Amino acid sequence: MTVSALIPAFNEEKTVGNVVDVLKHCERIDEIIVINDGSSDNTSKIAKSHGVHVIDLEQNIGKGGAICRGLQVVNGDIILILDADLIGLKKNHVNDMINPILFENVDMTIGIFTKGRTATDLAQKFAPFLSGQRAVKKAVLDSIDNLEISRYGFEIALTKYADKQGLDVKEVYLENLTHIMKEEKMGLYKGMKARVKMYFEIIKSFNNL
Ligand SMILES: O=c1ccn([C@@H]2O[C@H](COP(=O)(O)OP(=O)(O)O)[C@@H](O)[C@H]2O)c(=O)[nH]1
Ligand SMILES: O=C(O)[C@@H](COP(=O)(O)O)O[C@H]1O[C@H](CO)[C@@H](O)[C@H](O)[C@H]1O
Repeated sequence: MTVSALIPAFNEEKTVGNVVDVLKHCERIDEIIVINDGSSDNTSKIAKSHGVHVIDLEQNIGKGGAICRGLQVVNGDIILILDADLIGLKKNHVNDMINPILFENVDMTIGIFTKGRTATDLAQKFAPFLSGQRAVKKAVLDSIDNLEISRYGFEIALTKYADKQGLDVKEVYLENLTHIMKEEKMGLYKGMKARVKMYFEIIKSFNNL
């Protein structure tokens, strides 16, 4: 089975290069695609300078839509989805996420931050189903409707589908890994506004299933 990594990225110029570099050194990753979701910063330029395939979307369509654009061109049987704003990503995190699918026939893994930063660890301890770090069989993604309009509801759609279908899902702990929170990226006011919007998208996705 081959593995493709998809990295949706909206204004992530500070971190996308490092995420891509770690993936480039992972033997089991066959393909890396960054989907630049209408960024206004140098996300695309930086990802390209790190030598990976970049899909440039002219307009921002949201995380779920960006991932679906990547899925249209992807070659792998297993899709690893990682956020572009991860801090502390290591090869072992990547292997820990994909090995259960490669060797234990698990359908999906969910990566949970632990022993990283208290704020981001806690968020994932209480809501692991929101985590954006996933490895999943491509066939599973192909079976879910409306992912392209899910925006931040992508993970909920995936988790609910897996639940309904009784798929084999494994949570994997990712030590010393964290991400940049919205309030840190955008400032307190804009970050909180973006967070509220995200929660609405999550609730919408939850209700649609
Ligand atoms: O419209 C969007 C919003 C987010 N993202 C990407 O989706 C991932 C998760 O988003 P974010 O970091 O905002 O989520 P948070 O972890 O803050 O909830 C990141 O790689 C973003 O760049 C995207 O591609 N399009
Ligand atoms: O963990 C969470 O509560 C949210 C918000 O994270 P932050 O408060 O910005 O660290 O982040 C996740 O949720 C989104 C929706 O499921 C995902 O798209 C993100 O990738 C994920 O980090």
